[in-house]
Amino acid sequence: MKTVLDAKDLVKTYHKGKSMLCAVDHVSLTIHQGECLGLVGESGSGKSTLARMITSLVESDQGTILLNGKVHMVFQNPQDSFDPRRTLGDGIMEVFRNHGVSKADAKQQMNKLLSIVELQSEMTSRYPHQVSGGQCQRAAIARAIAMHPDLVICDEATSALDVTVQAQIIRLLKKLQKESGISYLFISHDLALVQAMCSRVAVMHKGKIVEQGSVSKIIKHPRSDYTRTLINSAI
Ligand SMILES: Nc1ncnc2c1ncn2[C@@H]1O[C@H](COP(=O)(O)OP(=O)(O)OP(=O)(O)O)[C@@H](O)[C@H]1O
Repeated sequence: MKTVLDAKDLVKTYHKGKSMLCAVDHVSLTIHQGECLGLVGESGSGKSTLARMITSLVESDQGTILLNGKVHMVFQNPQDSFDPRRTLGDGIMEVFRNHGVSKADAKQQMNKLLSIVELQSEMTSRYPHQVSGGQCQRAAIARAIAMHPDLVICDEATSALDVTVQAQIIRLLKKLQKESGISYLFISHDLALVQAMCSRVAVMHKGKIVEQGSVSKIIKHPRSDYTRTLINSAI
């Protein structure tokens, strides 16, 4: 099976005055094509820093990242994916235009994407603040998959949405995975969501991966105390 991400021994330390914080502490991760790997851990455990290292938004101090294909990110706040002064349509079209696609072709490809993410085409003339969170997240997903990435990192992508919209977005992500073989790194603090989305999970605590393996196995037989606490707090 093709590996889309092979990250080895990643380290990121933040310096604040004289103190140092190791946000990501010798982390290794592998994701295969078509796989959804869950990444769980409490707030501040280093999940977003790790995601940003993989997408080169944060520079690593140490380690190697091998990416087989393109990677895109979907953020917690869907509005963050778009410029507030431009329409959603312009935001999606920009991806194609940046890759040298003509305006007419970009429009045609955007319309295809809209039907994939089940978003009405009239939404493209609206600004991010003029649509609901769920509609904006669908547009953000359209933008993320526009250039056919092999890996999409969803960083708490459904956390800001209410539960019914959350379920719709999860269904959409699963549909995309099934139809186009996209792989996901699915970051969440919600174990039930991870269970619905992923077959494998990595548990992060204080910058370290404390265990990883099949979701059902880890939930049934957690090995670390921290994972046990996480499971108990989810019940
Ligand atoms: N740019 C930065 N400068 C200094 N410290 C940072 C920076 N970014 C993150 N940190 C710190 O690194 C640690 C890990 O943060 P990170 O955002 O990666 O955690 P997280 O698990 O994604 O948390 P959350 O679930 O709340 O988003 C935290 O203690 C955070 O305060």
